Amino acid sequence: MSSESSMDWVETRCHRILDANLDRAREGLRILEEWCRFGLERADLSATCKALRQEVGSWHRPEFRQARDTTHDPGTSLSHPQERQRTDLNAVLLANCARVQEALRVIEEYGKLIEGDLSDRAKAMRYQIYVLESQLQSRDRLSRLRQARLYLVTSPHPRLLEVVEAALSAGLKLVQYRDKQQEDATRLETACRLAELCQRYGALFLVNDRVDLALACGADGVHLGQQDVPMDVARRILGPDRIVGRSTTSPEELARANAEGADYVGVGPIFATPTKPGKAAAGFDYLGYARQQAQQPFYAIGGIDVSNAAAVVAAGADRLAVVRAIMEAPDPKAATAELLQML
Ligand SMILES: Cc1ncc(COP(=O)(O)OP(=O)(O)O)c(N)n1
Ligand SMILES: Cc1ncsc1CCOP(=O)(O)O
Ligand SMILES: [Mg+2]
Repeated sequence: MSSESSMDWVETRCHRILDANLDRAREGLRILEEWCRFGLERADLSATCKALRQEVGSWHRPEFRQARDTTHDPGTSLSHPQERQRTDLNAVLLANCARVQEALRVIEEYGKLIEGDLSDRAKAMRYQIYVLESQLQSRDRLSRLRQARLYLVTSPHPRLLEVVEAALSAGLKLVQYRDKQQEDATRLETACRLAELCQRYGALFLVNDRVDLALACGADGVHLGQQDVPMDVARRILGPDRIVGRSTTSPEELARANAEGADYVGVGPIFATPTKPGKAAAGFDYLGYARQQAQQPFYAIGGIDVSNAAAVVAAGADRLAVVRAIMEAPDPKAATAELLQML
């Protein structure tokens, strides 16, 4: 092969790579766009995807298409088993963000050999996709939060993961890891294992009190009480896309949580409870007030179990948070199923 024809050969191969990856990026963007448009009904996000998709389209050159050789492409028949197994919406969104990012990275690298400007534009767009991904994750977390009617707050338990898994297998979608006693190293290890478990079941996972542990284990958010770090500090640490919940016991605390923009609030204790000794019950009066005034989803908490859940619902709660009702139930899966059914 002469040196010139060898250069042509490399160039044609690069064109082929660019052709495939420009198509891949556009396809991924179209998939994200459809969810923004028809799922989230977010005209702004949908317009962002469309503009990105059209920009990628404008990078495509006739010589890239001419280099296409599908019949000899050994990759067309390969498909990873995971591609056939995207079990939930979030998996589809994450997979397609990753697909676009990967394609842009390939365009960035091979584009350097063909045209520096193409490479720079692909790089800039890759950062825009990270922002889009984080916006989609945030929307996804909030919509999953809205769907979660039952909230398990854990207590220390010798078979903690087993109990939580039993509850998840009954359909639980929201878990908070609460342990005031353990050393940090153990707490972090447990938090990481719970985070992984919840992710496997498509459930949201939050950490009680500790923003640092929430960040370290990749939790979906944190639950803050009145004595914990201020909400804006938690948001600064965790970023805008994580869930931050706040405990409230009175109209004043609820007003503050509203003003701070809490993603959800705990309302209670509805009944006095040994899980929170020394904390007076806020009762049904405050529950009724929260029903009128809360600007976000609220979870009634404190002394709630299958025997009184119906009364709490009748008093205005449509979401419940429990500790002992599941953690100390003889059959946590059955208890979870029963509570879920009442909601
Ligand atoms: C859902 C939910 N609501 C309230 C609380 C209580 O939080 P806090 O007042 O910070 O008390 P501790 O749980 O830290 O003892 C909660 N954890 N979850
Ligand atoms: C953490 C917390 N915050 C208000 S009440 C409560 C504990 C609820 O525990 P239980 O469901 O066992 O009564
Ligand atoms: Mg707390």
